[in-house]
Parts: sequence; C-alpha cells; structure tokens
Amino acid sequence: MEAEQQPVLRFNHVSKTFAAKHKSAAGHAVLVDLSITLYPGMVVGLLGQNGAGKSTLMRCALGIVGIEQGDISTLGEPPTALSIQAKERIGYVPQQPFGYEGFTIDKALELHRSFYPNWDMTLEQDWLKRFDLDASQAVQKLSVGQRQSLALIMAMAYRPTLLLLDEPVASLDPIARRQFMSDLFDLALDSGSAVLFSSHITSDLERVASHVALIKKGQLVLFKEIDALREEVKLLTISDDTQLPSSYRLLNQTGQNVLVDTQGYPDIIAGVQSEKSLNLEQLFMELHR
Ligand SMILES: Nc1ncnc2c1ncn2[C@@H]1O[C@H](COP(=O)(O)OP(=O)(O)OP(=O)(O)O)[C@@H](O)[C@H]1O
Repeated sequence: MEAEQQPVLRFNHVSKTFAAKHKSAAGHAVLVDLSITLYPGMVVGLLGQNGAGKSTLMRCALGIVGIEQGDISTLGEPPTALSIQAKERIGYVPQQPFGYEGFTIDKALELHRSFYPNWDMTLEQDWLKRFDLDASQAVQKLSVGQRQSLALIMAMAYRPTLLLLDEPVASLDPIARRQFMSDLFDLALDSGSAVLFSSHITSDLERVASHVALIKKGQLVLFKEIDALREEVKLLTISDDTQLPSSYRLLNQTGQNVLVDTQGYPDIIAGVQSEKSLNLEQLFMELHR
C-alpha cells in the first residue's frame, strides 16, 4: 500500500537543538537524526519518557519550531511555509489547550468552525453528545477533561488529513477515553487520515494504534506495526558466548538480558537460555533499564 500513497507526514534525518541559555554552553539536542513517515490510515502512537521530544516532534511538524538539520514534509509542504489549504487539513491538540475564555461552547464552536470549510456539523453534534457537553456552558467553567474534549472536537470535526494529538486523553475519564480512542481509529480509517498521538497510557496505545513509534532522548528507537512489535521484539537471556545474528537490532542490554528487534528473522541462536515476548509497557520498561 505504502509505495502507491503519498506520505501525509515525512521526517527525513531531522535534528533539532534548543539553544543553551548561555552562549558558551552547548545546546540541548532534542531530536536526533529522526526519520519517520506516516501514510494515510496510520494511527501512530508516540511513546517516550517525559522530555523525550514528543511534543517537539509535533511542533516541528507544524512549523511552530524550526529545525537545524534534515527536512520535513507536512502534507507535501515545508512546515514553516504551510499554505492555507494545508492548514485546513491539519488538526492539532496541544498538551495545554487553549483560548476561547469568555465564550460559551456553541459560540466558540461557531467561531472555530468558520475557519474550516469542511466542518462536519453532524460529527460535531455527535461528539458533543458523546462527551456529554452542554453547548450553552461557558468555556472557562469547564473542567480540565471537558476542555480537552472540546479541543478534540475542534481538531477533528473537519476530518483533517493529518491529526496531531499531544496526550489527547490524559484528562479524560476511562469511559470517555475508550469511546474517543475507538472514534479516533474509525476516523482515520474512514477519512484516510494519518494520526500521530502521544500517550503514556500503553494500554490505550495497544488498543487503537496501528503503529508504535518509540522515542528515547530524541532518537526514534523503534517504529513498527503493533502486531509485528509483539512478534519481533524479544527479551532474551543469553550466555557469555552467545553471538546475536547480524540481522537482529540490539535495543538494550542489562547483563545477560538483551532486548532485541529480530526484524522478522527467526534465527535460532545457540546459548539463548530464555526468550520472552513483551507487552508495550514491559517493552518500555526494558528499553529504559
Ligand atoms: N522552547 C524550548 N526551549 C528550550 N528547551 C525546550 C523547549 N521546548 C522543549 N524543550 C526541551 O526539549 C526537551 C523535550 O521536550 P518535549 O516537550 O518535546 O518532551 P515530551 O517528550 O513531549 O515530554 P512530556 O512527556 O513530558 O510531555 C525537554 O528537555 C524540554 O525541556
């Protein structure tokens, strides 16, 4: 499929360094030689420790911050010079939304909607109901979770081709979270969108993501389809003389325990004492040991 489709978002060897406070000090490398490509229909869960660079990656994709090396294509355009047409096809929910204080929900939606010719009123009304939001309520009186729900409606009701969600469900209760997550997947499939969302809730990620991108200190250490992840990433306990096949990628090692990406090559290795498949949370822990 991927060969025929235009990427929705492509990072090509991107590095981003924030300048140090003092001119003499070295800058802080936040993205390091990072390459990733999202195609229509992909729902990519972005996982990484606090400060790993997830928000920065999204902000670079939108041109909010510039990069020093590599290049980014967002809907086929450079993010720092996005056309209005491209902007109308992008949805973004930052970690800390968002203005509209002094508005009621319906007035805020009315204003917001006016920027997006493809706004889907049925979808908007559906989600207001689903999130149990009263349209006559004042935005500044909403709870954190209700604000997050409204921000999601505002980013998704025009069925964007690229949807960037920075911890979109952190403040939602489990019922709203579950509902939203399944909607997210449906939206991507129905509209041929690509979704990139960060979350620390690995069970959500496992449930809805088609792919997982694992980022560690600004480097993309793993990017895989979620099913392949379960089959191809293993925790092995090896002996001193075990030689790992060159087809394997070593992700981490603590003593005799090695975390490897077998990359689909089912080599039989001499001296392996045990082999374990991991769920996403276990994988995350092993990667950061
Ligand atoms: N404008 C900025 N100037 C300087 N440093 C910044 C700036 N924005 C982010 N950083 C630094 O870049 C690093 C990555 O931050 P980022 O917000 O991308 O992490 P994150 O993976 O989204 O973290 P979290 O899970 O906590 O949201 C952090 O060390 C942060 O302090």
